[in-house]
Amino acid sequence: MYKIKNLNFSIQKRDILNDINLEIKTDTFLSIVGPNGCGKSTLIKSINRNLDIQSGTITLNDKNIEDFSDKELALKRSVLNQAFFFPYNFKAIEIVEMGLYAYELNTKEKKEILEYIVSKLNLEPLKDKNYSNLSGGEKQKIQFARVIVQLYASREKEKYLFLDEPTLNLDIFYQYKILDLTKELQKDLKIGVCAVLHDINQAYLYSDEIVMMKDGEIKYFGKTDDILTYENIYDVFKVESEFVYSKKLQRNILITTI
Ligand SMILES: Nc1ncnc2c1ncn2[C@@H]1O[C@H](COP(=O)(O)OP(=O)(O)OP(=O)(O)O)[C@@H](O)[C@H]1O
Repeated sequence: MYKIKNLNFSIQKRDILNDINLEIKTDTFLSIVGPNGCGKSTLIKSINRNLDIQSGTITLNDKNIEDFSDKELALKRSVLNQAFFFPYNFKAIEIVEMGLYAYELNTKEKKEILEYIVSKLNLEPLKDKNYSNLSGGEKQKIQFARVIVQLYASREKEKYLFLDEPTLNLDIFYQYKILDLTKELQKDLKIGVCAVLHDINQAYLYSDEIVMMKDGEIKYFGKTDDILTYENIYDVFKVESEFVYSKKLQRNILITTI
């Protein structure tokens, strides 16, 4: 379990994260929602050592994350950040393969894992293209595939997947496709998922727990049904919302309007 205690982060005397306390568990889909600029990405970056935290502690199974080697962490958690820059000319499938850098796999094992993800995400038409020529959504699929193979190949018992806006640039079919695969891995491999999502209906559909952030603070944290209330959504986003039951889909949908 990740435990984040009294985490603070500021830039030029401006508080970006303010006394964050949070637990991220295995076999749980946790979504972080909140308005633009409230600190969601900064939180994901802090947990994953992409930023130097100024005060507070972050531990994984009671060991400070600063005390893990890069390789140890790579086996335990995989991270999809919002921006990725790959300066050289690589084929799309070679970018996916980079997710396997921490492992010593033979050719057959590597081939099996890559075939698994190519088939799961229908990457066949993309895999041999030059990555830098891909569209925004196509790049997102490839990056998602990279972080998934990193986790899929790991034999660690406890693993975590951090996703910062995984649905960015994706068409609606692929938004659900990648969230479905994430949920499937969470259940099958008992992975702990921590995802920043902007679509709160998607957060409602997939999450076991929700963190609602506002102005660098966690305003609400708990089980999805307890947190996604009209009052909380209005407080944080200033939009109206309602759960509507769809007879056809046989489930509630969370609709929002201004
Ligand atoms: N390097 C930096 N220098 C100055 N300000 C920064 C820096 N990085 C982040 N910030 C500020 O910190 C705040 C939080 O940024 P962050 O990217 O964490 O927000 P977010 O909740 O992920 O937003 P979004 O939903 O728009 O992606 C923003 O106001 C941003 O401008």
